[in-house]
Amino acid sequence: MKPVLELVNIEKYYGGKSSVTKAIDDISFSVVNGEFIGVMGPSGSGKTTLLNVIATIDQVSAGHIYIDGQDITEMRSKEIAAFRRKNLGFVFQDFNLLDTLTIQENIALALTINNYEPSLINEMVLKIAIKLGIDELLNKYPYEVSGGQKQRVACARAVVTTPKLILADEPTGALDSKSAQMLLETISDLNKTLETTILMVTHDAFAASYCKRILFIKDGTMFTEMIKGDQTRKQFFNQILDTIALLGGDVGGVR
Ligand SMILES: Nc1ncnc2c1ncn2[C@@H]1O[C@H](COP(=O)(O)OP(=O)(O)OP(=O)(O)O)[C@@H](O)[C@H]1O
Repeated sequence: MKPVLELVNIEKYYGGKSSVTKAIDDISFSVVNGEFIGVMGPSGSGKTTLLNVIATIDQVSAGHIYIDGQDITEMRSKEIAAFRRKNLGFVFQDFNLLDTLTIQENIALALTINNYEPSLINEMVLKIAIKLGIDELLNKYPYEVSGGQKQRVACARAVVTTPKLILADEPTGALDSKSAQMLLETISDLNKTLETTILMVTHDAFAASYCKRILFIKDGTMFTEMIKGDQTRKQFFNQILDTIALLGGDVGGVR
């Protein structure tokens, strides 16, 4: 199967001649369509850097990143903005919803920017809102809904354009455990029913246990890879905890 995302020998350095930090040191991996992949690692291991270079927010120092076969490391900044809008969806810890727009308008934002027909926008937004159980909230504003509901709105906004790849950065970080579980079930369901490809960075073994595969990074390099396979979520969770212990136990956020 053709990979949706392919990283080839990625390196990323920060700083100048006198002090260089190697945040990513030769990482390669592929993600195929419909995967739900987690990235874990201790603080400072390079997770955010990795997500940022895939998200086209930051540039690699060496190596290539292909999204749906296109090399994003070779694109000009103008091309990148359009590419990002068309192919990537984002779910961040702090939701990034606009307070002056209704929930409907927040979900519709990318469609509006891409000049979709208003009637088609309404139809697409309603469809995904029903799927995520937030259709009753469409006329409310972000400050009128709960944290868990906001995060489901953020998910709806990320998937409404049917992006090739969804990037999630600690999506459960700001949620209580019940809302976190609901969100993870939502994300997992989107992955299964819409075959959305998701890459999620998380500190949390519980969140990671919803993934089908997890990459552990340490000091900017690939430490190990774990595949859920036929294990139950609980078994996978225990396996993740064992790997965290092997890594020195400082991945954190363990429930
Ligand atoms: N803008 C920057 N300038 C210089 N060094 C940086 C910069 N951003 C990150 N680093 C360094 O790169 C390394 C990887 O950082 P990164 O933020 O990717 O780690 P992380 O795994 O996301 O950590 P955390 O879990 O604490 O968020 C660290 O040593 C960090 O100090």
